[in-house]
Amino acid sequence: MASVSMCNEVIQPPRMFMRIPSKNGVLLTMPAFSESENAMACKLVTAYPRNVEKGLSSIIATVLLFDPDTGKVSAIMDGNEITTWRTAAASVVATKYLNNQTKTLAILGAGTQARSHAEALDLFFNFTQIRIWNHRYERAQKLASNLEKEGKSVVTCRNAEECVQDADVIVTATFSSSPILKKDWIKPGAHINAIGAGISHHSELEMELYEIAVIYTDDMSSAKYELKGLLDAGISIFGEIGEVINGSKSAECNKITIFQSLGMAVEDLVSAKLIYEEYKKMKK
Ligand SMILES: NC(=O)C1=CN([C@@H]2O[C@H](COP(=O)(O)OP(=O)(O)OC[C@H]3O[C@@H](n4cnc5c(N)ncnc54)[C@H](O)[C@@H]3O)[C@@H](O)[C@H]2O)C=CC1
Ligand SMILES: O=C(O)C1=NCCCC1
Repeated sequence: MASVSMCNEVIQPPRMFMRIPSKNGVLLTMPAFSESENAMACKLVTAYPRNVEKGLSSIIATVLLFDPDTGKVSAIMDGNEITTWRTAAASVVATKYLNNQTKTLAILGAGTQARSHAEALDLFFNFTQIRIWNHRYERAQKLASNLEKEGKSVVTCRNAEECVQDADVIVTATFSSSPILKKDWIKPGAHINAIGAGISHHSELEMELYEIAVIYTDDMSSAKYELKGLLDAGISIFGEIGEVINGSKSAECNKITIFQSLGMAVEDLVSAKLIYEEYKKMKK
């Protein structure tokens, strides 16, 4: 890989994408090391959108946790739940910093990430209404009925425009390889968490939306590769969410903001370490 993201604290090289066109699948290798946590891990994750037809998850992940002092593997753990929740947690943080109105949440998609985003965002912001649209309407209905069982106020929408109209916070979490979210539908000041990685990480939103929004991401060094299509089209990324948190970049809350989530290995690393520590406590 051409560059390594390395501050004092974390080593996180750009992840490796191996695309397998004949299988419509991809394998990602995601290593990270943290000095302060004294922790090292590598997540291996596949994305096979057609797995749903076989009753399997489309995202399947395994995390290897290492003893950083010896390089010996200390644990091999399922990475699906880690991926599911750490991605939603990152969106909660982005939403906390980039949005000041949290009445209506609109979710495009009804799979694993749609569910974890509905749960995690609602836990933190307690939305008045959650709206769900999915290209297969019955899946939106299924997710809505599961969320309603938890006492949430959920509405399903027949089209994406109706779903996002006047929404304060929008999540896109699909495998769509063409835009499902358009500039003209979004109200001023809305915040969008763009999660899906169909053909590319930026395929769910139309280019005109990127042109007018203020764009944040999780890791600029990965963005150089993974958002190349956007950068080549002359779109600039304003900064990392971490820079908003540490005060070196402003939160442009009055404009339309996009958190372009890529997913970071360090998120998997700290999650895996926490789980391993809890496991060791239980074993005592
Ligand atoms: N940014 C990040 O860190 C992460 C991103 N992802 C991405 O998030 C997206 C969703 O992942 P999961 O919820 O785990 O998958 P899932 O398979 O559980 O859900 C996918 C959703 O997309 C819908 N969908 C599939 N094809 C579509 C199409 N052509 N047009 C519109 N909708 C379509 C499905 O009906 C379903 O609602 C994927 O693109 C995945 O790669 C997943 C994990 C982490
Ligand atoms: O960060 C991750 O984990 C993923 N990102 C892109 C799609 C597959 C999983």
